[in-house]
Amino acid sequence: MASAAASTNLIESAKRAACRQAVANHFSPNFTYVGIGSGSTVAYVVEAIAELGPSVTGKMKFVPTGSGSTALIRNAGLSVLQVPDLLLEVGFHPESTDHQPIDIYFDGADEVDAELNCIKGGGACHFQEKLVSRLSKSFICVADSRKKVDRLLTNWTYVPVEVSPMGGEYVRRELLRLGSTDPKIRVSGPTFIRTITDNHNHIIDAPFPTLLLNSEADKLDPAKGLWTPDALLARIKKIFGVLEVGIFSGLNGPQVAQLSTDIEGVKPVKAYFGTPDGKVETLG
Ligand SMILES: O=C[C@H](O)[C@H](O)[C@H](O)COP(=O)(O)O
Repeated sequence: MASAAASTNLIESAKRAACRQAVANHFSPNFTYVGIGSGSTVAYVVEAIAELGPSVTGKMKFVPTGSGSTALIRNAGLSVLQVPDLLLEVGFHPESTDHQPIDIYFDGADEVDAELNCIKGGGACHFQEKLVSRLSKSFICVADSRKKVDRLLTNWTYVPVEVSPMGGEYVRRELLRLGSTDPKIRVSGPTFIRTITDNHNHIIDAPFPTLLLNSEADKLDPAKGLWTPDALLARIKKIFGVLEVGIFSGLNGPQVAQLSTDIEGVKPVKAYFGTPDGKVETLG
């Protein structure tokens, strides 16, 4: 049996392999703005991009999805541009024709289903991640193969929900009424203090049964706990006090570009999964 350290090494190598392939296939020296997500996996995307050197990356700007992501970009010697500054720089206004100024967005996920819908927010960053995803021409997901499932909430058991601290208990009660079993306000650190997000909010981790695929909407039956990703996302978003839900479903990059109206959820166009035997599987 492999030791714990050996299996951690295998997982880290799997993540690195997925990221290297994703960068090799999708990164272009012609990019101006690149979105960088949060978490442990996307660090290997930044590593691979930084290795290309300043002659390639020097004129590019990297748009982060939170404080961790900002530090990751800076520490790699790359240039950070926060979303509000990006929108000022590109002159983003109601008449703009380019709704997606970010050329590409790389990020990890907690789970990815067969239709590329994702659970995100295990690191409490899903609000800014969804913002950057909406502003990106395409979202490329990178992960190790443990994250690849047929349906969401198979191995990962809960939906991260970002809430106003004042409204936390209210939202928790509403989630219980929707059928979530024991939604909990997330705590962290040795003293179990409530996790504070980069947006100064709290996170509720709301367990739900395994979700259907969106293509199985004919089986939707919330009273029996049968939700599609789109339906559960839309329903949780309706609860007063919720900022954002860690379900990335619905439309993806090229489809969003055709819309100028507000849309729900932005899922990846492609996912790369590193396996422990050194291979990389793709979806999309
Ligand atoms: O809030 C965190 C993000 O959604 C992460 O992208 C997600 O949790 C995956 O993180 P990791 O790559 O560390 O598994």
